[in-house]
Amino acid sequence: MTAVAAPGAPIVISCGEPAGIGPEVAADAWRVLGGDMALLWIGDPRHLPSGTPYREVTDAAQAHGPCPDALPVLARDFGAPRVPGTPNPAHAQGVIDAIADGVGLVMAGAARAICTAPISKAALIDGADFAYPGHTEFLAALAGDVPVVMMLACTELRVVPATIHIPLKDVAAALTPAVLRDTLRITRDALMRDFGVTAPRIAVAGLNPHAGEDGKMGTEEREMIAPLLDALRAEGFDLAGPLPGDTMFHAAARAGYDAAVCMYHDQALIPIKTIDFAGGVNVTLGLPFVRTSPDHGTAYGIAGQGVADATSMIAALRMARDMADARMGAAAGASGGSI
Ligand SMILES: NC(=O)C1=CN([C@@H]2O[C@H](COP(=O)(O)OP(=O)(O)OC[C@H]3O[C@@H](n4cnc5c(N)ncnc54)[C@H](O)[C@@H]3O)[C@@H](O)[C@H]2O)C=CC1
Ligand SMILES: NCC(=O)COP(=O)(O)O
Repeated sequence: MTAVAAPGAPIVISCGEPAGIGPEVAADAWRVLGGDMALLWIGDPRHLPSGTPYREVTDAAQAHGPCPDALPVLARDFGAPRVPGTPNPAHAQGVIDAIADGVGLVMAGAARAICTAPISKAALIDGADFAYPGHTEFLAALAGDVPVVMMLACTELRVVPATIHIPLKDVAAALTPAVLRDTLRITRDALMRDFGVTAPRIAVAGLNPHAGEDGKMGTEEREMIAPLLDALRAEGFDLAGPLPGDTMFHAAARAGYDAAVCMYHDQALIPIKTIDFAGGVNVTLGLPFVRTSPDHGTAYGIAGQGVADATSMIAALRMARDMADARMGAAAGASGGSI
């Protein structure tokens, strides 16, 4: 059960991989948004870009309200400074703990949402035996093993991969009716609850070229995807598909749906990162709390150079705020106006 945070409570930002661009895009985003919304960064303050004005707090309550003069920081000691571009295995556990601590604050109602800066999956596995392929699965576990899905969203497109961080050779076996049903249900619920879409239209990709071309190029569409979509249509879902993955993302096609559910990671993420890499946001659907993230990764090659674009982090924080507002409004409505 997640408590509802007060309107002035902060959105928590977990530091992410210190050797990546996470600390600098968080600091840049605070410079843009810090006068409008309450933010609280969790991490080692030595990892922020030098010259970032910050204020250490010991409690999320001390970070209520906008703080344009200094970034509120829940300070952690990671034991060593950052070396941009070179992850330090000794930092891995601190990176994981920052995410878990942020989730703890959100679930306790001390923060409104969590926005996670990018992690390196490999660095966390190497440094701390991290048991999850990414935030998405870790957050699902922290929330009590709830079913979740990953969505990436920009102003022109929302995409949902039904399978995420698994080898391509394992995708077909992982795509079961239960997985696809959960993915479509969670996506539809979230479009209504978090994005204000009253009658969601969802486009569903096939797995194979040309969506199987009537079974000539693969049978998953005929044997599994199409029957499942028919069953869900009978339950009231507005679904198109299974559609050929190569022709469902051009502008006219995109106008026909509110989200595209895809069969694997790159089928979903290539179109959105091509259309709007700078402004895309990663959001986890199905959680009992709000989590967003920029759509990019650690970008080691440019870390520490002051050139990272914070647009996606800014969009992620704005989306977190809007989603938290929507949920608070819904909670207020359900309780007759008082929460
Ligand atoms: N939410 C998360 O925690 C995510 C983590 N990752 C992790 O990031 C690491 C690197 O992944 P890559 O595939 O290389 O993707 P990446 O997004 O880190 O970098 C891809 C390219 O885009 C550029 N780029 C990325 N963000 C940018 C920004 N804000 N401003 C300017 N240029 C930017 C990079 O310099 C690079 O050329 C991997 O370990 C991956 O697991 C990747 C995606 C999301
Ligand atoms: N490719 C998207 C990505 O790696 C983000 O994953 P997550 O850490 O948000 O689960």
